[in-house]
Amino acid sequence: MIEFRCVSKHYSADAIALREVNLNVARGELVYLAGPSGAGKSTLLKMIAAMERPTSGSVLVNDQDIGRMKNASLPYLRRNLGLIFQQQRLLTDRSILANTMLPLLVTGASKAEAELRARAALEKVGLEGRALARPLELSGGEQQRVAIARAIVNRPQIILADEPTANLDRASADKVLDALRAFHSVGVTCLIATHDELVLYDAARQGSARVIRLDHGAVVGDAA
Ligand SMILES: Nc1ncnc2c1ncn2[C@@H]1O[C@H](COP(=O)(O)OP(=O)(O)OP(=O)(O)O)[C@@H](O)[C@H]1O
Repeated sequence: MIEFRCVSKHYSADAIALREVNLNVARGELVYLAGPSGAGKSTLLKMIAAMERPTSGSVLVNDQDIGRMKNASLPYLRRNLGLIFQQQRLLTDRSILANTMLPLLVTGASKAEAELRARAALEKVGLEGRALARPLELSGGEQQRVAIARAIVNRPQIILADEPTANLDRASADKVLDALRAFHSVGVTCLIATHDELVLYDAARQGSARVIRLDHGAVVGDAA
């Protein structure tokens, strides 16, 4: 479903984020991307969403070479993706229901349908009771679960999450990860970049996920 063929990304001569990465992720896999700060985790995720393009090599999503896709085609690609990135902040002057409805309204759903589906998405992340709250009335972990609801409301095939548990306490982090794992359990392909060694330790112990380790832009470990 996702394939990297000898992908390198050079932001500049001395900012090399990925070095000849080869990777295959099958439909329905749960993959954690691990590695120190600057290892290239965010860059790898951004390439799957064509937010960055490879300097060399190819990135294929559903057999389409997205590095060479025209900008006009990107919205169609992204419709299949649920993105949970730090940059995509919630709108603080709107309710969490409105925030969750937004991706549906911009893709042409009626208001009634958007509300129905947004409420269902909020229920899946355990926030149905907070639909009318504003983001800043929620804890960091709850806000992150709103971000997940907003990312999945379009029923994406693939979820890309960049450090979804950053700055959360253990209990909140576990709830966020449980929400993500619930989507994996219904067949959604999930890639999660994380520094959280406890998450990686748990994944390894339960044998429930694949952990790909990056260092200085290269894959240095890949274990199911
Ligand atoms: N837009 C950019 N312009 C220039 N260099 C960049 C850019 N984005 C990332 N880099 C560099 O590319 C390398 C990989 O960065 P990336 O953010 O992908 O790593 P990361 O593993 O996600 O790190 P972190 O865990 O700190 O988020 C780093 O050396 C970084 O400084």
